[in-house]
Amino acid sequence: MSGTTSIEIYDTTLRDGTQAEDIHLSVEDKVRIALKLDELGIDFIEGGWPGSNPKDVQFFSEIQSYALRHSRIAAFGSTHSAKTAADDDPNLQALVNAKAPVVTIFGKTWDVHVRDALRVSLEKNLAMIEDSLAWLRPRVETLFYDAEHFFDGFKANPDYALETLRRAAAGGAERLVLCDTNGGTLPHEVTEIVERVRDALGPEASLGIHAHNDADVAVANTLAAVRAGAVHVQGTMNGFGERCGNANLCSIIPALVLKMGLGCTAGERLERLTATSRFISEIANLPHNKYQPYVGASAFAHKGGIHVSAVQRNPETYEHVPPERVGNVQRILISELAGRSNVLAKARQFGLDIDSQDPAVLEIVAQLKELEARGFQFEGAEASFELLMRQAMGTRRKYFDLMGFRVIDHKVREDEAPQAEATVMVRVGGQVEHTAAVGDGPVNALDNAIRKALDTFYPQLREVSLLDYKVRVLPGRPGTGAKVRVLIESTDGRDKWGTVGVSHDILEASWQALVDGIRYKLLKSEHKDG
Ligand SMILES: CC(=O)SCCNC(=O)CCNC(=O)[C@H](O)C(C)(C)COP(=O)(O)OP(=O)(O)OC[C@H]1O[C@@H](n2cnc3c(N)ncnc32)[C@H](O)[C@@H]1OP(=O)(O)O
Ligand SMILES: CC(=O)C(=O)O
Repeated sequence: MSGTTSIEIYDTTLRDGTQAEDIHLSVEDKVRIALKLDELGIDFIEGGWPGSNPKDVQFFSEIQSYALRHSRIAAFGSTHSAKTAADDDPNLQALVNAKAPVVTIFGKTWDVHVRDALRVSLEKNLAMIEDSLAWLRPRVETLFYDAEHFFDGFKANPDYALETLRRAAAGGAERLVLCDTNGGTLPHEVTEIVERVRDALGPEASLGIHAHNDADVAVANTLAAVRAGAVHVQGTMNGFGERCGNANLCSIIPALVLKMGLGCTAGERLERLTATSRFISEIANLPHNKYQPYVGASAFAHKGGIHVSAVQRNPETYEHVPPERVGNVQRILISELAGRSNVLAKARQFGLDIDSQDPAVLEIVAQLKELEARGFQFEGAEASFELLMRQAMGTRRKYFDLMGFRVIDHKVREDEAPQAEATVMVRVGGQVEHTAAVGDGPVNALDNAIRKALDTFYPQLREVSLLDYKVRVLPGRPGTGAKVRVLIESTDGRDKWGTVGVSHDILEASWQALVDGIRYKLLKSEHKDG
C-alpha cells in the first residue's frame, strides 16, 4: 500500500450515532455537528434517514442553505419494501426528495435475515437490491450500498453474500460497504473475508467497511479491512451508535494517518480532532469519555512517578503519538503514586520557582502521600494542591483566619423543609468580622456566611460562583460515621478551579474545600494585580 493512498471517511454520527441509547439530536444540533465535521474535513456526512421522520427531512432541507467547504451530505435508507416496486416506494422517493448529493441504501446479505426479517425469497431480495439501486442511479449524484450483516452472511453462505454485492454493483452502487452489523466479527476474520471478496469481485469493486463494536474490536476490524483493501471507512465520532456503538473515527483517523501512512482530508486537519470530539459530546449532552484514546482528557495524562520522570526527559517514553498532533495535551497528575518529577512538573505549570534539590519538594511529596492516605485526592483539586505547595515553599498567604463557625438546621414540622442558618467569625488583619446568613441547606448557608464576612475586605469574591459540589463517602468506617470527601469546582467567569476537603464531618469537609476555593481566588487576584 503506497504512502499516498487516500481513504474516504464517511461519518454516520447523525444517523447511526443517534441510534445509541441516550443520544437525541435536534435539527439545530445536527446542523452544528455537520458544520464541525466539515471543518474537520470529513468526506461524507450521513445526515439521517429521510424516510424515517420529519426531523430528518428538515435536516436535509436546512443543510442545503449552508455552503460546506469539503463534506458531502449523504441521505440513508433501505432497499424498497418487499410489498412495493421501486417506482412506488415512498422510502426511495424520500431519499431523492432529500436532495442530498449522496445516497446510501442498505440491503440484506444474510440468508437468515432474508428469511426471518424480510420474509421473502433469496431471489426476491437480490431483485430488491438491484432494482432499488437502479431506480436511484439516474436520480442521484453519488450512490453507495451498505451490505448489512455482510460478515455473518458471508460465513453462512458466501456465494449468496457475494451475489448480493454483484447485484448492488449491477444496480449502480459506487461503493460496496461491508457491514459487521452485529459487531461480533474478529479482525482475522475481517482480513480473510475482505481478501476473499476482493479476489471474487476483482479490482474494479470499490470496497468499504462499517463495523459495530459489540466485540470491542470495531476499530481493529476497520483497520484490518483497510489493510485488506477497503478504501472507504464508515464510523462515528466518539464511537456513538446502536448498542455498543460504531467504529470510532476519533481512533481510526489518527491510526490511518499517523500509523499506517495513509491519507484522508481529515488527517490533514488532525489537530482539530480533540476539539471536534469534545464538541460533539457536548452537543449530545453526554460527558466526554476521558479515557478515550487520542482525544480523551486522560489519553496523555501521566500519573505514576516513573512515567512522569521519563516523559519529561523524552515524551516518547510513554506516549505513542505526540498529543498535539491530535489537538490534545500532555497532563501530569498528582496523587499518591507521584514522585519528585510530578511535583516539579506541577510547579512549572503553576509558575512556581522551585529548585529540584529544594527540601520542600520532598516535603510536598511526603505530604501528598500522607493526605491521599487520609482520603484527599488532588487530581480534580489542583487549586488545593497549589496552595499546599505554596505552604511548603513558605510563600502562601492566608488572607483571613477562621475564629469559628456554627451551623443550625432548624426543622419545626415533619411536612416542612428545614431552614439552615450559619454564623461565621473571621479575622482579617486586625479586624474581626462576625456574620450570619441563611441558605438552601447547611453548606449553602456556610458558603453565604463566609462570603458575607469577607465581602468588604475582598469584593473580588463577588465574581466567584460554585460550578459543582460533589460528596463522596470514603471506605472505612461503615454508615453515617464514614469519612467524606468534598470536591468543589469554582469559577470567576474566566477560570475554573477545583478544591478538596476531607473529614468525618460533611460541614468541615465542605468548609475546607470552600475556603481553599476562596483563598485560591484571592491568590489569583493578587498575582494578577501584582
Ligand atoms: C443496520 C441498521 O442500522 S439499519 C438502520 C436502522 N435504523 C432505523 O431503523 C431507524 C429508522 N427507522 C424507522 O424510522 C422505521 O423503522 C422505518 C420508517 C424505517 C420503518 O418503519 P415501519 O414501516 O413501521 O417498519 P418497522 O420499523 O417495523 O421495520 C420493519 C420493516 O422494515 C422492513 N425492512 C427491514 N430491512 C429492510 C430492507 N433492507 N429493505 C426493505 N425493507 C426492509 C421489514 O421487512 C419490515 O417490513 P414489513 O413489516 O412490511 O415486513
Ligand atoms: C448499515 C448499518 O448501519 C449496519 O449494517 O450496521
